Amino acid sequence: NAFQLRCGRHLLDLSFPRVMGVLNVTPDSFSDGGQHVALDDALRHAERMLAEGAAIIDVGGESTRPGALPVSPQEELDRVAPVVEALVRELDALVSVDTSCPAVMREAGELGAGMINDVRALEREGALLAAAGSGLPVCLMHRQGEPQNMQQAPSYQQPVEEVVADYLARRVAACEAAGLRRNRLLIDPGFGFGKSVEHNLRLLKYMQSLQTLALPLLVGMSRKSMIGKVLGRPVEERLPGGLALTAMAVERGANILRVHDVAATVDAVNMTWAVLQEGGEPPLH
Ligand SMILES: Nc1nc2[nH]c(S[C@@H](C(=O)O)c3ccccc3)nc2c(=O)[nH]1
Repeated sequence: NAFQLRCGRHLLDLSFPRVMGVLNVTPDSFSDGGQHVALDDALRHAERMLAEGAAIIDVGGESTRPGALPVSPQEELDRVAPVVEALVRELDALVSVDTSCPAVMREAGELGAGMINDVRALEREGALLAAAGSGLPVCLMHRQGEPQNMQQAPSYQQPVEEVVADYLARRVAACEAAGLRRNRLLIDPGFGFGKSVEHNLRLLKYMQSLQTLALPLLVGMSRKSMIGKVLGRPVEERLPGGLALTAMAVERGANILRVHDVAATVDAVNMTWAVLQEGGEPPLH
């Protein structure tokens, strides 16, 4: 698929898989005096991920923790804005902002971010219009329930891949109706969000079914509990399992892999791509 995404001043060529590096901005580190140390650490971490081959830096993600209490828009802005500005100014990075908050989405474009990554698929009041107004591409992710309850008893009638595809198709239609064109949309099955381990495994096994939507596919399985529960590994020992999932996701059409371990993932993507292309120059370096 020859997807090309206009991400602010960056053009993202998706003719081969890209790696998105996860940069967690812990809330407390930017409000108290520790601002500069933590910001400097974040910059260095992002710089390393870019050097290792990440095409995108995803900022946020903390506010999506299951059981997480909602943060105020101002608090989320205070946490995210300094990092996005610094990443753009210092590293000219393609920054994806992980947010469900309309105010943050509006600001994201102004801060120089290149993409909005919404784990709530723009369902929040005002999010659709804010995202449309930002001019940025938006990743729509499937999630069942809210963080406070999504892992209690996830249940799906039809096979989960049909539920996910139907939901994402409806969200895409809602975006188009609001003037957010398809060429600015990405979809994501939302591994781990309101899904049992079996749901997650089945979703990856049949993930190629999402290609019927003909949209760039972003997947995030890095260090997630689906690896922990199958292999019995703690979060810091989930890289081998994650690389196996990366290879399978690339084989099933994933365009963007959202991961914590960029260098290792770049090798897994390049190796998988070499097989699928029957050789040729590895695309990522
Ligand atoms: N598009 C997209 N955005 C994402 N943000 C996240 S946060 C997640 C994590 O484990 O990173 C997480 C879950 C629970 C607590 C902390 C962090 N996961 C995805 C994903 O799978 N897709």
